[in-house]
Amino acid sequence: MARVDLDGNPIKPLTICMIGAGGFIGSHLCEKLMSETPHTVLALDVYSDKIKHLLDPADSPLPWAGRITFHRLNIKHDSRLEGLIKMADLTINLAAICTPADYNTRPLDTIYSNFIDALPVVKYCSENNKRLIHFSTCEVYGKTIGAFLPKDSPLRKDPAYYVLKEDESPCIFGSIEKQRWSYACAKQLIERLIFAEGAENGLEFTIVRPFNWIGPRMDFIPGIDGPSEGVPRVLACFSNNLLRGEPLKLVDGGQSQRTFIYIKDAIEAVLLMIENPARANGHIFNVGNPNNEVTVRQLAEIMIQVYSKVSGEQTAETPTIDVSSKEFYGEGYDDSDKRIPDMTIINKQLGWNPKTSLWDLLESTLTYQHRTYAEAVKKVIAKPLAS
Ligand SMILES: NC(=O)c1ccc[n+]([C@@H]2O[C@H](COP(=O)([O-])OP(=O)(O)OC[C@H]3O[C@@H](n4cnc5c(N)ncnc54)[C@H](O)[C@@H]3O)[C@@H](O)[C@H]2O)c1
Ligand SMILES: O=c1ccn([C@@H]2O[C@H](COP(=O)(O)OP(=O)(O)O[C@H]3OC[C@](O)(CO)[C@H]3O)[C@@H](O)[C@H]2O)c(=O)[nH]1
Repeated sequence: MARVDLDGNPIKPLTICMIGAGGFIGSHLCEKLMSETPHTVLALDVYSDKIKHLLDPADSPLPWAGRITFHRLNIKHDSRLEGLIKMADLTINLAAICTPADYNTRPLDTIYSNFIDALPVVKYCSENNKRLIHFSTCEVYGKTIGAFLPKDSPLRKDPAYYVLKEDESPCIFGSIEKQRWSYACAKQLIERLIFAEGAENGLEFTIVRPFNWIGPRMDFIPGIDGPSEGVPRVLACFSNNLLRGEPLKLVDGGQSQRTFIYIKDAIEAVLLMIENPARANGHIFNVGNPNNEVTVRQLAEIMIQVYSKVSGEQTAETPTIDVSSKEFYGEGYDDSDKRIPDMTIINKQLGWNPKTSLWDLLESTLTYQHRTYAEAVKKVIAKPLAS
């Protein structure tokens, strides 16, 4: 049965240059493209661990063999980049430093990674008339307008003061010494550059603003498949604490709110953008799940319950502890208070909506985390401290 797009037109096989394909989102996108579409992927990244199951035909060739090739390269300085973009019909750029612990501690690397290093990708796409899907972040909205109202103002409950809409909401960051915002500001400027390339030079672009996508293979477990002193994003931080039977650390009491979406729901939206260029070009899309809003404290409480169910282990004596952001992240940290995506544009253009509840996505993700890491963590804990 020939695959058709949302307007009933046959979908032609594409060659996709995917930069950052070895990451969390990239690995799920490669899985989807290989298992459900005829498209070819040029997978560019410095690492391939998370996609090696798609690459190495152990003994018998995989059904998609030949449709995905890995190119180990750093886009900061690699002459192969332009040639790979020219070979493809579409470039998807996922490459970034995107873990908040780095934004205030490695601000220069963060700004270079999210703005400077993306410049040649945009240039090569524009000069060669190639379509670009660029991954930005929900963090470009920064804080809500409501965050500046008095704490007890009833207007804080008015959606006009907190719903984040691609073509209306401002970008509100903290002051310069709050270097946490180095990332969001770099992402905002690359968005503005891409938008200007579209306006002035006709670049066909789509910008994606992910709202906390979570699932298997997100980041790393410190001391197991990442540096012991590394600080990943909250899913991996809390998973690490649960695996080790430690209290989950709630930064500044865990009062910030987030909406979390299952990676598999989000990948459906990206595939619609890839295969419906007429509906996606020229648009910025929020991709999130407004029905899954929790405070970080509530996230911790749910993850503790789900992990106990999945692992069969008792909940720790002290399940959570409050820590200051200064202690946990260091100087210059600041935070987004609330992230509710407006869904009007993605509903209208692509007819897409998320499906998976927070409990269900955490159950499948923590099942993966426990199956993948529990044994290794037990060994590390059991090892006598180096004398
Ligand atoms: N996961 C989310 O919830 C989320 C939310 C908002 C924005 N995003 C954005 O989506 C994109 C992908 O995020 P992710 O969660 O998959 O992160 P990730 O860190 O798992 O993936 C990023 C990948 O890019 C690669 N990369 C970075 N710099 C590179 C370079 N110079 N050359 C080659 N490869 C390089 C890394 O090796 C990594 O594999 C990022 O742009 C991020 O800002 C993700
Ligand atoms: O052990 C922990 C770790 C984190 N927190 C708090 O959880 C909130 C979420 O933190 P995190 O997952 O690190 O990331 P953010 O949501 O703040 O930002 C990300 O969202 C999108 C993206 O662009 C890419 O993924 C990135 O910037 C936060 O409030 C932490 O303080 C905690 O309490 N305990």
